[in-house]
Amino acid sequence: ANEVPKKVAPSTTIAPSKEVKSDKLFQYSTINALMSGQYDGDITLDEVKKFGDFGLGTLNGADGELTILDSKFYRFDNKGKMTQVPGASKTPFVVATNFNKDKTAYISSVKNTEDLTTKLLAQMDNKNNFYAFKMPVTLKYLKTRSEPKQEKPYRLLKDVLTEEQVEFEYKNVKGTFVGFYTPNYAATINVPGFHFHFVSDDKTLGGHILNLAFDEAIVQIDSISEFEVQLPQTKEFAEADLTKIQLQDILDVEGDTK
Ligand SMILES: C[C@@H](O)[C@](C)(O)C(=O)O
Ligand SMILES: [Zn+2]
Repeated sequence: ANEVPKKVAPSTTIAPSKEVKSDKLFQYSTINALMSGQYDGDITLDEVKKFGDFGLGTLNGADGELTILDSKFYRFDNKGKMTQVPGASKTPFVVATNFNKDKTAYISSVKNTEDLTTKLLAQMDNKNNFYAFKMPVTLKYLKTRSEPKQEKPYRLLKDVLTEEQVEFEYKNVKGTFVGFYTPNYAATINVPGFHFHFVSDDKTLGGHILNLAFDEAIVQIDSISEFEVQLPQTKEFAEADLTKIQLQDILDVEGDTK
C-alpha cells in the first residue's frame, strides 16, 4: 500500500504518421515456376487487385499476355485480340504494384528496347531496388508477342514460346507502356532486368513487348524497396523442381527473337 508509485512518463501522443500507400511489389509465383510449366495458379485477378493497380503477367494455361492498367485487366491473345478479362480469372504468374511515381524523366530518340533500357538505367539511383515504369507514349514501331492457351501435360515455357508464340508488328500506336525492373540477384523469382508490356489507348492491342521505337516520352519511375511473393499452394507447385531453369532460357524467351 505504501509502495512508491512507479514514475510514469508524461503521455505524449505521437502524431499519426501520414498514411502512405505501401510501395511494395507483389508477385504471385515465380518466373522459374512459370518457365517450368506451372500454368495453373490459385489466385484470381480480383485478389491481385488488392496488391496493385498496375502490372503484368499471364492467365491460367499461359493463355495470352496479361497487362494490368488502372486496375483493369487486359489480355492480348495469340490472334492479336485485346479483351478485358473478368476479375474472377485466375493467373499462374503476375507482378503488380500500386503505382506511385517517385520521379519522371524525359526520354527521346529511342531506337529499340536495348536503347530504352540504357536510358532507363541512367535514371535509376539504385540498381538493387525493384522498379515500375509507366509511360504514355506514341510508338513509331511496336513488336509484341502472345501465345495460345496450353493443354496438359504442360511443356516448358521456353518450348511453348519457341514453337507457338505469335508476333505482331505495328506502327504509330498510342498507348501506355507498363514495365518492371528486377535486380539480377532475384533472377529465379522474377524476370531479371526489364520486362515490358503495352496497352493501346483504344484497348485494341498490346501484349509482351519484344521491341519498340519512339521519338520522345515522359516516363514515370517508381522505385520499390519491398517485394512480396505469394507462393501457389497447388499440388503441382509443391512437387515441382524449380532449380532446373537456366538464366539464359529466361533471357531468351523475354527478349526479341532474332
Ligand atoms: C506469359 C509470359 O510471356 C510473360 C509472363 O509475359 C513473360 O514471361 O514475359
Ligand atoms: Zn511478358
